Amino acid sequence: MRGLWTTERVKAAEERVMARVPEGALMRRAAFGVATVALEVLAGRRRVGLLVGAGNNGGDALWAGYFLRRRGVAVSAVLLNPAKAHAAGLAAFRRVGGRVVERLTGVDLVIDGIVGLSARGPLRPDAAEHVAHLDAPVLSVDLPSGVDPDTGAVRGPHVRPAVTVTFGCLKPVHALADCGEVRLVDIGLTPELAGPDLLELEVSDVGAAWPVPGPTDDKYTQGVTGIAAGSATYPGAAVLATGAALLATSGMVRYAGAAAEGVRARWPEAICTGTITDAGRVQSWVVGPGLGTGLGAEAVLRSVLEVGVPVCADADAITMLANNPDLWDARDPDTPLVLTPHDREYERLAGEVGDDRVAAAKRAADKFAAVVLLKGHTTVIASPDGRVLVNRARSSWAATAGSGDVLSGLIGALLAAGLDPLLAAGCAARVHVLAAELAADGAPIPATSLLAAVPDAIRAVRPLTA
Ligand SMILES: NC(=O)C1=CN([C@@H]2O[C@H](COP(=O)(O)OP(=O)(O)OC[C@H]3O[C@@H](n4cnc5c(N)ncnc54)[C@H](OP(=O)(O)O)[C@@H]3O)[C@@H](O)[C@H]2O)[C@@H](O)CC1
Ligand SMILES: Nc1ncnc2c1ncn2[C@@H]1O[C@H](COP(=O)(O)OP(=O)(O)O)[C@@H](O)[C@H]1O
Ligand SMILES: [K+]
Repeated sequence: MRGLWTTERVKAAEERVMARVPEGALMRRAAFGVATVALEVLAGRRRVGLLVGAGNNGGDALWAGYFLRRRGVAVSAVLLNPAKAHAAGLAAFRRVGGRVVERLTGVDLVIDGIVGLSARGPLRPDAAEHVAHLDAPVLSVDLPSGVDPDTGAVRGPHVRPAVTVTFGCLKPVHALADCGEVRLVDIGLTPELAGPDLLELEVSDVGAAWPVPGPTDDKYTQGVTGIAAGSATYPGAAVLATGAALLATSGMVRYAGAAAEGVRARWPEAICTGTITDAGRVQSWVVGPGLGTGLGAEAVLRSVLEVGVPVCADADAITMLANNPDLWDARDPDTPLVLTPHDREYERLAGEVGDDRVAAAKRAADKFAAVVLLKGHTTVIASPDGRVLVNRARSSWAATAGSGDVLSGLIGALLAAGLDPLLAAGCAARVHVLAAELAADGAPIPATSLLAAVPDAIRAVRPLTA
């Protein structure tokens, strides 16, 4: 798992490290790391431009310029606020022949030292003007200027780097926004950092957690997933969610609802019944996709919540919980619940998402004592115990009708297998993203193709030896 620390925590840790190292040492270490990566990106080319802002981020850029000059690179710098440019960095840069210019032209690489951890809001007009006219790849120092360091929010002009070089530890922006390739330089911060604020699952974490049958397993021991989804008019959601649960684990899947005919026709291995009461025992329920929001659907949701097994409530189930808060009473709050809203569903449940998606997911997790998976290009998953996972897609091919139904089926199967609900949601989200990428391979796909790529996505995350 990769940890990410908020700016407040990073700044506090930096202060403690700074108190015991010579003045400027931390910045020079950071800047040396920037220069090393810049030389790699330059691959023999020799002209670098710096965009230098008013703080230490600009100081890093100037010191990186100093190290690059000493390696024979031609370096010019635009000072966005000359009076506030980092004095020691600027003096060192000038000492080795660095040039201060009005505009960057004819460079092979731009180093973005406009603003770092103290950034607020998008780029200001003067900085935005310089950035708009760049025609070389950009290396951002610490983070892309104009992007919020803690929320990843982009609300106007910002830098789009090919690579970001950050220091000490990763910050939320590195998982929540496009930073290009992210490189981490050790500046001795780790001993000063306690547990991270956010976590990102790595492929190996997902592979290690994904349930696979052992020699003593049978169809029941791996968990039976119940699917309460779809309707006679909308059988598709039921077919997709059931399929996802079937492909996620080797456990059994029971479908209960009005789309039984359609589900049976597509998935003969699913045990299909017309109603929840006839469904038999399950270890988890997925409820909501394509279910509708009428009285019948409410009764289904209430029954599912009353069973006392982990539930993944998606789509129409979320709308019903928002419209009729009495439904919450059906649930024993100790029984795990995973809610999977997209932004509009979230709004119905808990108000506006806003710029800070992590805070929004945490708010709802607290309010409902549930794991809340807030969907989107960046999916944020918050647990009521305070843990937060983030999962950023590398493409947007999953933004297609029905792909959420696949996600809820995956989560349901992992819940039935007994995974910790946060991990179940995180692993499912990761495999979902991967399945979308594998299926799309550069062209649009329907959700059925995403579903069909689930086995390949699971193969891709599992350890080769297992
Ligand atoms: N601490 C350490 O030990 C180490 C820190 N390190 C480095 O320091 C960086 C943090 O430096 P920092 O705190 O000096 O502030 P920084 O991000 O450069 O901002 C400066 C000023 O920019 C302005 N500004 C704000 N928003 C803006 C916007 N949207 N668009 C344009 N301008 C904007 C605002 O000034 P204003 O113009 O409002 O006076 C703000 O005060 C950190 O990211 C890392 O690179 C490394 O060397 C490792 C050791
Ligand atoms: N821009 C995007 N990039 C990547 N994934 C996305 C994007 N937008 C949505 N998704 C993902 O696609 C799925 C859409 O789910 P949802 O909105 O419930 O659709 P549906 O109800 O049609 O199934 C979610 O897993 C979500 O995270
Ligand atoms: K920057």
